[in-house]
Amino acid sequence: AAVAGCSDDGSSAAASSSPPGLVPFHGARQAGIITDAQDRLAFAAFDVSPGVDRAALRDLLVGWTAAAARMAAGQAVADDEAAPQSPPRDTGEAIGLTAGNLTITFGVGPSLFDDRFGLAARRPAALTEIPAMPRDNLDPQRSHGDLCIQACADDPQVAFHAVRNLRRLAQGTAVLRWFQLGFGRTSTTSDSQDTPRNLMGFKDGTNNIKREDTASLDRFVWVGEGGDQSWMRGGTYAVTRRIRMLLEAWDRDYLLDQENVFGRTKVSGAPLGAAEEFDTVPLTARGKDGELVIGEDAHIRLAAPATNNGVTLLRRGYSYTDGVSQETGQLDAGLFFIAFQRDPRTGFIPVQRRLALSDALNEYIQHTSSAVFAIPPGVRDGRDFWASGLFAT
Ligand SMILES: C=CC1=C(C)c2cc3[nH]c(cc4nc(cc5[nH]c(cc1n2)c(C)c5CCC(=O)O)C(CCC(=O)O)=C4C)c(C)c3C=C
Ligand SMILES: [Fe+2]
Repeated sequence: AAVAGCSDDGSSAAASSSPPGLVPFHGARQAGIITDAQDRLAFAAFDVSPGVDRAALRDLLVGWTAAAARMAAGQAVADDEAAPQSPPRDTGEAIGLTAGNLTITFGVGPSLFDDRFGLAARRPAALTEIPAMPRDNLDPQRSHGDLCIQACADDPQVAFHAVRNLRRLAQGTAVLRWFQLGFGRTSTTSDSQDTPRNLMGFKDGTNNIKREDTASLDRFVWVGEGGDQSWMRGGTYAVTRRIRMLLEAWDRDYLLDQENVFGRTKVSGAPLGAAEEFDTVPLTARGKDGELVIGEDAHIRLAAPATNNGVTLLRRGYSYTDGVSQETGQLDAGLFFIAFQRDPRTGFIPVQRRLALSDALNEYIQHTSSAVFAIPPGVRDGRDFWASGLFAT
């Protein structure tokens, strides 16, 4: 199999010299953050098992990193032909498939910094649990976690294979806490990508930060020199929210109201009061009746940087469906929201607090899970491993 090249940020297979379908694994930043959003997601949170010590945790991360580098390069976790009397070390379902732009992104949750591993002094101030928000209906078993793996690929089997094999390697060291599949990107992370639609039928990702906008990435996404923990410099923080859409109710709502909920036109994606998708959002425009064209409670008003002290987030979420809710008989489907930011205390938390209080979208959604993870900088080369800086003496 081909070997992935190196890039500074793992941003785009197309933008680097790596072969088509391969996103470089090694680099200054982890891939899967500003990488062109792939079509599929497999996201897993793990808890480290009772009794596991710091050395065993470190060994897990060394083994995980080596396996992830191989899978991102389109290789099996191990060559199994050498040991026919042992269980295969690669589960096999990706044999013959291309890497499909697979990226595997690793993070650590706040709970890793309790008294189990002697890491308390290394917890960044920015890595705090997301406080309870109005209207939250969170399932604790689908929330939080010591470690996370985000696998994104254009082939669902490739993304699933990556998480499954890392889980297998964690046997005896860490257990799966929750697992979420996503089937359609709901964001755009580069100017070269078309804006996709979410399950409510609206273009999603229009005003996202794009990888070409390096100034905004440095300002809002990457942890810089000012971070309190040197091991996190060049990293970022991920907030995940499983947001169920009440699609049966949404599908009964009339078009004009749907458009007022977001503040955008459904088909074109243009802001209300503007003509084209990427036109400036006219937040102060008023109609002939003197009313704001984009209402006080419209989602894009309440989420806009202009109404959030200039702050914004890099969104990289996916649509999900988990069948039918046994409680209501209605679709369990929505948005698995993922946002990267340099500090959730100034990023997700204040923005979500505003949305939770007065967003018109609230009538049609429910947040059912929440997690936050520190996403360390990239793995430099074959001798380095995920979060190595955390263990440096
Ligand atoms: C806390 C942050 C956000 C949550 C949670 C959130 C949920 C959510 N969003 C949509 C659909 C759309 N969001 C759009 C824009 C948008 N959303 C956020 C933040 C959160 N969204 C931001 C920062 C922005 C950009 C605002 C701006 O600068 O204009 C849009 C419009 C298109 C776009 O710009 O992407 C849509 C559509 C859903 C369905 C949802 C929860 C289910
Ligand atoms: Fe949004």
